[in-house]
Amino acid sequence: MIRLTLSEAHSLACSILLHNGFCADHAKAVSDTIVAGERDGCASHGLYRVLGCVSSLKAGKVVADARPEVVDQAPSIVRVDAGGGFSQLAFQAGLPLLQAKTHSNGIAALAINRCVHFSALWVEIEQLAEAGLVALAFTPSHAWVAPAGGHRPVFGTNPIAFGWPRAGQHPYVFDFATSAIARGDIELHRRAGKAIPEGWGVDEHGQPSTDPNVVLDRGAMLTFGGHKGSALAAMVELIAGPLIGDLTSAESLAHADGSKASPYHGELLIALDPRRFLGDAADQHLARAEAVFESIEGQGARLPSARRYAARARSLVEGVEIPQALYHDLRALLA
Ligand SMILES: NC(=O)C1=CN([C@@H]2O[C@H](COP(=O)(O)OP(=O)(O)OC[C@H]3O[C@@H](n4cnc5c(N)ncnc54)[C@H](OP(=O)(O)O)[C@@H]3O)[C@@H](O)[C@H]2O)C=CC1
Ligand SMILES: O=C(O)C1=NCCCC1
Repeated sequence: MIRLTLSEAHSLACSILLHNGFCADHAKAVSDTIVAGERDGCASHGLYRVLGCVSSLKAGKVVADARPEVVDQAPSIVRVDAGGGFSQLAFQAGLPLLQAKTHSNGIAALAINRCVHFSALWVEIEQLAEAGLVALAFTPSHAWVAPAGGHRPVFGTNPIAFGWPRAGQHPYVFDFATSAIARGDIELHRRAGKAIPEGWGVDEHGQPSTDPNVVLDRGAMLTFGGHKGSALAAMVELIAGPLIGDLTSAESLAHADGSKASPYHGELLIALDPRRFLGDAADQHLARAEAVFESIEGQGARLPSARRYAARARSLVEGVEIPQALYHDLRALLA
């Protein structure tokens, strides 16, 4: 393993993106989320993703200097046209108006369109929850996941993230793929030459497979929780696809046209302001919510994101470790 400080990790990511043709704003915004992923122990959305950014660019499937355009779509809706660039700058561009509309109306949505998307959603949800808002985010990906009862890919890995603000501590955040596991994790198993657990995927005949090559290249991934995860995956396709006038996971995969490019589609975020729901009673009710978290932790269970926040605290002191092979592949992109 190779150990890097967070600042070394950021310079490595940023210099690769710049060297390969991304403009400075995208290189920085993308490196911020990639290094946040590595820092928080989310290797599937950490430095490994730099490889996909560069291959998406080489395939002509991402605009390296896209300028997001913010549209004031409706009293409670902000739309950002990412112009074929990565989603991070588009989110940053839409965030102030989303927050302002949420404060005015109590609830508002941000629809990001025409973005290339590869990042973990907690990065965005945490910012909204840190600002005192309850937040949800959804995005499709490429059609890699079979519906419950079938074996042909229809859905993306379609993550759902939720954030809840907490006074004086990190927000409560969960963020999971509606597939049994993120595709990035299966890709990391393949890179490490490791089998995957049963339940993550099937072969082309619908038979269980623990071979990442079979699941990734010929078979299908599975949803989590059978028909329940399948229905949630369909919901994400609908509300972060046709509802916002953007591509489904099947359409995104067709757009990639056989390349290994990251998915191209939209993202939907919804924010709610407890102060508009509750007025002066907001603090009292948010304090009551703490009993829910206490009763989870009080019996030895952990909150989602607790592992991530602990990894963050460690990485800030110790830096991060990445596999030697990944470091080698990243350095090769500087040649
Ligand atoms: N942009 C895109 O198109 C896509 C992005 N992704 C991203 O991939 C990432 C990983 O997804 P996935 O593989 O499903 O994630 P995981 O299954 O690793 O984790 C999902 C969530 O469950 C929490 N969790 C895990 N174990 C426990 C436990 N024992 N008790 C309580 N909570 C727990 C995690 O918290 P903790 O982190 O603290 O362990 C996390 O919030 C996500 O960040 C997602 O946004 C996924 C699909 C597509
Ligand atoms: O890990 C995943 O699943 C994905 N991550 C980024 C975009 C494609 C799907």
